[in-house]
Amino acid sequence: MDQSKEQRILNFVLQNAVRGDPQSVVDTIDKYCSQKEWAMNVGDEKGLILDKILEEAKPSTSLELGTYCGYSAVRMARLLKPSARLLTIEFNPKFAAIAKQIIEFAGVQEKVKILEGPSEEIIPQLKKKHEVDTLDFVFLDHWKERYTPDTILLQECGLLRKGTVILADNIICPGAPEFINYIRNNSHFVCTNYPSHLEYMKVKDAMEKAVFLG
Ligand SMILES: O=C(NCCCOCn1ccc2cnccc21)c1cc(-c2ccc(F)cc2)cc(O)c1O
Ligand SMILES: [Mg+2]
Repeated sequence: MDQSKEQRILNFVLQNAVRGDPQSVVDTIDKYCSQKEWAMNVGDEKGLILDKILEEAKPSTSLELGTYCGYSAVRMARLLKPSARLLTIEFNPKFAAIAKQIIEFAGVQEKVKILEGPSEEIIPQLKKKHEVDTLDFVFLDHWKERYTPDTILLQECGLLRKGTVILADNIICPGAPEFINYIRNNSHFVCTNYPSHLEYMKVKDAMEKAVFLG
């Protein structure tokens, strides 16, 4: 059976990164995806924006929507304090299995929990089943048309608190126009745009930060 691109990424990490060194895992995936095969990781340029915003937020409890191969989960977990937790939702079981192995190889598995399934099913379970009180940081990187409904669902489930930081990837490419329209016209959020480029390409992209005001 032919290997998938995601399996090739995993193999390249296992053979070229340093076990237990999350930075080397991040750098190795970036090397593979910039030189061999493009893949939809947030990448190194937007990754630096993610790093800065995450370090400012110093979150105890973070949620990521869209694990894929685990690149941004490893990238975020490497910056979290030891007691902090990252929950990451992935609906594709093949991607979740790859991400699990990459997260374990990086040695950040104590901080990261992969939840398999659709976000609209899992978000309502976060409080009771996954013992979440409120979220300090949310990274939106899944289906772009789910950014708005899932932001509303997070609010309805009482998972946002005054100061929760939501960071959304791909505002320009592939684009999330209805999310931008929703969040920038919602007086409960203060928004900031971060122009950048699509991972590993010269194509323009951007990230949007939205801080919940309560
Ligand atoms: O599509 C993208 N990401 C989403 C994946 C599916 O996510 C599905 N998914 C993951 C959890 C989850 C939970 N519930 C429902 C759906 C759920 C995505 C796409 C591109 C891109 C840019 C240019 C191109 F020419 C082609 C692709 C770039 C990115 O950075 C992306 O993030
Ligand atoms: Mg993305």
